[in-house]
Amino acid sequence: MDLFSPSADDGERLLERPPLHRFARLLGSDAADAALARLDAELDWQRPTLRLYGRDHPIPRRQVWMGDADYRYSGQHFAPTPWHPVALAIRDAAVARLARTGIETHFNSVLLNRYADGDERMGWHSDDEPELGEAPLIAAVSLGADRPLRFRWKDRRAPAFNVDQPHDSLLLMGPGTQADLEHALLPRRAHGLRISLTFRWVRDD
Ligand SMILES: O=C(O)CCC(=O)C(=O)O
Ligand SMILES: [Fe+2]
Repeated sequence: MDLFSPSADDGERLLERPPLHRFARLLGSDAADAALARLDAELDWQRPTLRLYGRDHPIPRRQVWMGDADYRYSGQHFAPTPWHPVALAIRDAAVARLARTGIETHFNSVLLNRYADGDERMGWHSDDEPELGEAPLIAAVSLGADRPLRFRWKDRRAPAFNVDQPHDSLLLMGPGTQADLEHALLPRRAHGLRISLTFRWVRDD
């Protein structure tokens, strides 16, 4: 069976190849509001510093690494925070929603990003670290302010484009997305709190 064959709950196919799909109403609006409030209040949000060209730069957002697998960041090893029940419930909802579309997924880790306002952001990157494997599949769940994720092709074969990420939506970045494209969360004027959860499978060997 084609991994991405359409079905009744196929979400919105934004791109065929590599596959980019968006699903609305993952949790339902009350549950999504409650999840945003709890993650905001209950996690130990960190602002790590990155060393670039000999200078220290605090990242322009806060984040938490969570899950079962150690991860590397800026050349260092970190142990993740154990699963928070809300993050686990969101993971299970995402896996179930994708399964209904015929997409089997497994996630042992999540990077949670917290953007306090429109100034907070994430620069251009691909999630292509070797421990994510050859063709990683990443599920990104958005809570709070709707901020677009901007994509650009590495070989500039086509123009860059935005993907809106409404409250309580799920964006599936399928195999090839990290190889062919970069993405960024650019600064925006006048925007409230947003938390994203990017679920991954991290090899831990
Ligand atoms: O917050 C977002 O929508 C982007 C997050 C992201 O790109 C990441 O966690 O790697
Ligand atoms: Fe990313």
